Amino acid sequence: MNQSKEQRILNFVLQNAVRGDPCSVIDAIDTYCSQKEWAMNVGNEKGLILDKTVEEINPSVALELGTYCGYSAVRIARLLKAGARLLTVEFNPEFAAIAKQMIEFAGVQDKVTLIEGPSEEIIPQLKKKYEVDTLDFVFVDHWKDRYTPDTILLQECSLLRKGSVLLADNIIVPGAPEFVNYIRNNPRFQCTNYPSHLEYMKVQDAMEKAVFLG
Ligand SMILES: Nc1ncnc2c1ncn2CCOCCNC(=O)c1cc(-c2ccc(F)cc2)cc(O)c1O
Ligand SMILES: [Mg+2]
Repeated sequence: MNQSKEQRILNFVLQNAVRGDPCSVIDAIDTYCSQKEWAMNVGNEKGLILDKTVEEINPSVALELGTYCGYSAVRIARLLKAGARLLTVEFNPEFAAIAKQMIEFAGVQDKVTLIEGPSEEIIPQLKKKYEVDTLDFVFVDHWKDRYTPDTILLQECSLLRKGSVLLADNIIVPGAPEFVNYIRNNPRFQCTNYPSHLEYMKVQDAMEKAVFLG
């Protein structure tokens, strides 16, 4: 049975990155996906916006929606302080299996909890099953039509507190127009747009930061 693209990405990392070195894993994925096969990792240009946001917040508890191969989970986890943790949610079992191996190879598995399932099912479990009080940071990078309902669900589940920060990928491509309309017209959020480019392409994209005002 021939390999998936995600398996080829993982194999390239296993052969070209350094076990326990998250930066070498990030670089290897970016090298493969810019030179061999495009893939929907946040990439290095938008990844730097993600890095700056994470460093600014220095979250104790972070959530990622849409793990894919684990590129942004490794990116986020490498910046977390001792004792801080990232919960990352992936719907697709094949992607989750790749991401698990990627996270372990990078050596950040002690900071990352990979949860397999649809976000709408997992979010309501975070308090009781995953011992979350509130979330300091949420990276939103899953199905674009889930951005709005899941942002509403996070509020309904009392998972956001004054100052919680959401960072959403793909505001232009594939686009999340309903989310942009919702979040920018919602007085409970303070929004900032970060123009950038689609990963590994010269196509315009952007990220949106939304601070929950409580
Ligand atoms: N409800 C859920 N709960 C948990 N996990 C979930 C879930 N729903 C889905 N998942 C799994 C994650 O889904 C992947 C979502 N991401 C994208 O679709 C994406 C696509 C492009 C792209 C594609 C083609 C182009 F031509 C141009 C751009 C770029 C990106 O940066 C992307 O992020
Ligand atoms: Mg994305």
